[in-house]
Amino acid sequence: MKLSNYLQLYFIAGAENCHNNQSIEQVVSGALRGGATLFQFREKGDTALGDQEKLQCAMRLKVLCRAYSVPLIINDDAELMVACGADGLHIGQDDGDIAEIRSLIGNEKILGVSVHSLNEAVTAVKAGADYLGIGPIYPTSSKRDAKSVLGTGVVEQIRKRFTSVPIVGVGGIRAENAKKVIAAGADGVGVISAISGSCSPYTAASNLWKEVTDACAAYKS
Ligand SMILES: Cc1ncc(COP(=O)(O)OP(=O)(O)O)c(N)n1
Ligand SMILES: Cc1ncsc1CCOP(=O)(O)O
Ligand SMILES: [Mg+2]
Repeated sequence: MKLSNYLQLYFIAGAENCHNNQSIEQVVSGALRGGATLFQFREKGDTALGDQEKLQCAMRLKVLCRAYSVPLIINDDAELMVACGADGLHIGQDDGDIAEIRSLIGNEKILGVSVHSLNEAVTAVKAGADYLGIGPIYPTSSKRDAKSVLGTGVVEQIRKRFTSVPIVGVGGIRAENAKKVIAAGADGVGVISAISGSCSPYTAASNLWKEVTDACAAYKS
């Protein structure tokens, strides 16, 4: 499958995003069953696991993802990505030099880069990004240091400049607004709380999956 297809329903989570007495494994398992096409392990915040526990957790999540043929992406931590044998890494503008990180991880691994403007997108693509994460598109409470809300205009701008670079919109996306993000030119949506905050991650992911696949059928050739 093409990377742009894997971006359709991109679930992002760590232990801090799990509620209702559900473990990260239960939440991810529900999301995968409901149709998540890519998973990013983003272990952050005051309750973040230590290095050893984080590695063990990543290995368990990798087994889950493999069972659904869904690639596993690790947020920020190239060492963890290598140690757990994940499929790729996601980095932001403050996570290091993109070209250096690309050469460190090699061309076999997927490299995603967060961007907030056309300029950042041009730099990221030149430096070797495989896909771009654009956001926050809408207000979010899942990222404390999120930049200001972009709306879908930046997605349109970047899509116009790069007709085939895989793009995912992220931040405040739910079943109700996912279609607009795809209509603007994204290949998919990245979500945390719309799935992890639900008492049924399975149902939440299924609803999102339906919206996203309908939108892809309507807006993408
Ligand atoms: C798919 C996707 N897009 C954007 C981000 C945000 O990355 P970053 O700006 O590095 O912030 P943190 O997630 O590290 O807090 C992402 N993780 N995934
Ligand atoms: C990781 C990330 N990057 C930009 S906004 C965001 C958080 C998205 O979380 P939610 O889907 O709960 O708004
Ligand atoms: Mg980061």
